[in-house]
Amino acid sequence: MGSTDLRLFQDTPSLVTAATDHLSMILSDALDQRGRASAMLSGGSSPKPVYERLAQQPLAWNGVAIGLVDERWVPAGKPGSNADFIRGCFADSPAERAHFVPLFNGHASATDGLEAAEQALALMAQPFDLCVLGMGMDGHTASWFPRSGGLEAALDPNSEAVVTAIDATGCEVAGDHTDRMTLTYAAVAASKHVVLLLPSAAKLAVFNDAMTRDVLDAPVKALQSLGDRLTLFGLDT
Ligand SMILES: O=C(O)[C@H](O)[C@@H](O)[C@H](O)[C@H](O)COP(=O)(O)O
Repeated sequence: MGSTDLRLFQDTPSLVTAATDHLSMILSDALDQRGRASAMLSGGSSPKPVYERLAQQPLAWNGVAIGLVDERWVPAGKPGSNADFIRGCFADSPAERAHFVPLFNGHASATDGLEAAEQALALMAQPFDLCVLGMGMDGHTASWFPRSGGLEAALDPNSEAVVTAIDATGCEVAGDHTDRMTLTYAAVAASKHVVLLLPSAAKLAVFNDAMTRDVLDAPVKALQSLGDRLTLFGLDT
């Protein structure tokens, strides 16, 4: 296993174009090989221009299943919903034909909703073809917030769970949305391709610093073990 496939760019448009081409190629290859593809997508501001461009690609979208890397435990239509965010990025585009698998399922809490979420995800092609991640300035990725409740279970490499619940109470970056459902490290690590989008030099610096820290303080460090299955698109200016 090699080290992270690091792709650095001098400006945002070049990063967005290259990342979109990469995601599009992964989905296209999966569709060619098996007639279907699965992609797990993160929310956040970083991936938006990439998703909007990806949504315009001429793929056989009706063979693509789109799921979420994580979700704030709120129904569609409420602030913070990643399902709404992804649907918004794909609105009025060829990607609207993709099959969307939300995480929120109406249960009272993310913990209560785990079983139903596992059942919904079991219908997607696994291991996932693609997992797209962002990173917060606190070193979280997915909803793996530093020192959050449930983090150790989420990062357990031997976990058989695809999703788990996180209590991000006290994690400043999580804001009011402290009840979260997230993919486990094991599910991310099983994905055929993992892409991390770091569209600022400051984020790249946080990522590099995270590699020297305790994974519970800087959970993005967990991705280091993916070797060259992790492709990092970063800005270095
Ligand atoms: O729903 C979310 O917020 C995420 O899945 C989260 O992990 C995100 O990727 C990072 O917080 C980076 O967010 P930004 O791209 O907005 O900085």
